[in-house]
Amino acid sequence: MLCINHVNKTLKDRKVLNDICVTFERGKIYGLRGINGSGKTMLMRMAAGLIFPDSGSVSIDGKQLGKDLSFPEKMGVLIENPAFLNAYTGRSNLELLNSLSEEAHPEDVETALLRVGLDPEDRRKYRKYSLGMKQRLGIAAAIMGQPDLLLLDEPINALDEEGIDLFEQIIQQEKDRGAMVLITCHDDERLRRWSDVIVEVVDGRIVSLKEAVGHNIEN
Ligand SMILES: Nc1ncnc2c1ncn2[C@@H]1O[C@H](COP(=O)(O)OP(=O)(O)OP(=O)(O)O)[C@@H](O)[C@H]1O
Repeated sequence: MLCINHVNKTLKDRKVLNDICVTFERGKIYGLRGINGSGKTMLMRMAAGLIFPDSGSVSIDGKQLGKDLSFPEKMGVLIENPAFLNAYTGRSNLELLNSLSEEAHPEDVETALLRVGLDPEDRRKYRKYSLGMKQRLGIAAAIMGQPDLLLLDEPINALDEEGIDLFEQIIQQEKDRGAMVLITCHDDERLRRWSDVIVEVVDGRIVSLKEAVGHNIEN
């Protein structure tokens, strides 16, 4: 369980997160809604331990980030442009990332690539990847190694319909496995369909948190 407790953050005199209090539970998909600049990415960055609160705290299963935990374990993250190495293939990029994990299994790389529809035998370097292929690789990196918490900021950007279908299957599988999935997406209809709970963000505040009505990916 990921708990954000009275978190405030000011950047360059602008309050980008304002008394955020929310708990994200495993086995649920949360959709973050809000206009451009409302603070969705900041909230994700805070949850991922990429920025730290001025006040308040973020904790995972009762352990406070920056105090009891230096970084979130078992968290998969896709926020903005993932840093992959241009001169490596998609597969070798994932192998490198996987080698940093203590619980890594070599087969996780191939499984993640296949789940997003990338060919594990593709010898093209990352710099030759199309935008959609780069996005697929970013999703593969996030889901590799069965994370408990999955943070996906604008995950379907640049994806074609087949990529979006695969993505929908992935988030449903991750949820069914018991992961918490937090997503932003500017396609409101899709976000509502995917989500169990819609979290509305306005000016750095959470203004509502509602069970999504009639959501169902199979429909
Ligand atoms: N590095 C930064 N320094 C200062 N302010 C920033 C920085 N990055 C973002 N902000 C500000 O923080 C606020 C929240 O931005 P954020 O990226 O979280 O919005 P968002 O809801 O994700 O928007 P979008 O829908 O466009 O992705 C905005 O006012 C933005 O200008």
